[in-house]
Amino acid sequence: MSESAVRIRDLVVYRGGALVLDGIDLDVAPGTVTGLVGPSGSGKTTLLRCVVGVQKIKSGRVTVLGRPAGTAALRHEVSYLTQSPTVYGDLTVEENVRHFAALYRRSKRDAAIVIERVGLSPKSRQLVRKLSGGQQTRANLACALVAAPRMLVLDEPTVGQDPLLRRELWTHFHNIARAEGTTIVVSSHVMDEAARCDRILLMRTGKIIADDTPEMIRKETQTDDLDEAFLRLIEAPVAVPQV
Ligand SMILES: Nc1ncnc2c1ncn2[C@@H]1O[C@H](COP(=O)(O)OP(=O)(O)OP(=O)(O)O)[C@@H](O)[C@H]1O
Repeated sequence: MSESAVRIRDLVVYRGGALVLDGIDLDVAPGTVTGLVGPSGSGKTTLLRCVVGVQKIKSGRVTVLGRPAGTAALRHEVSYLTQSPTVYGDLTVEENVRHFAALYRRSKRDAAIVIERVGLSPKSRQLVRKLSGGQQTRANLACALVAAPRMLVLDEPTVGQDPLLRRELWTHFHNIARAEGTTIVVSSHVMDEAARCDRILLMRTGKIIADDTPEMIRKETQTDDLDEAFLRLIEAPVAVPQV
């Protein structure tokens, strides 16, 4: 078996004095698309932050592409799309993406390709601050994609996007996973997106309570409706250890 792209062991994180990740163990295979779902506040963003190496952890180990998460050597290998855009509002879409392209030694042509991919070619020369929220998210995504990293960590990348564009973006995520071996870990609140993942991790109060393919999650919860499947899993009683 090939080495895991992400390997997490007994990860514990506190934020603001509260336990937010409660002993997470996880292996993610290279070239796969893994979806992170769960109620608001269940710890999805915190887990993504740990993978990127920007989260202070209490204990445990997070290894990404064979190195400790956050090490300098990973800076060019891992792209992180946060929920709030990090693009420069006073630069155009094209200037922003070219800036990131230059940082990662990619060409202007690479920049143009990803701008097209996220459907922003018609807005390429527009200042980012004059774009809609959904368009700004796409500009941000273009900056993450242009790096052509080995690992993409995406926190709700399709918020505010229309269904057609969401479908195109998801097709693109799968294409780069398959063709380039990019490992993608993506959080989402949208169930039809979760259904497109190779594997789903369902979080509840800092723990992974389900970890399977969408098909198996449907089968085990005896419903074809993934929304309903997650509700059943989330509302299931928490097992209390026998003493
Ligand atoms: N900057 C912070 N300081 C203190 N606590 C925080 C901070 N950010 C998040 N938390 C807490 O950590 C917990 C997990 O938050 P996290 O953002 O990981 O959840 P999430 O599952 O990504 O939620 P959402 O779906 O709403 O984005 C929450 O209880 C939240 O209140």
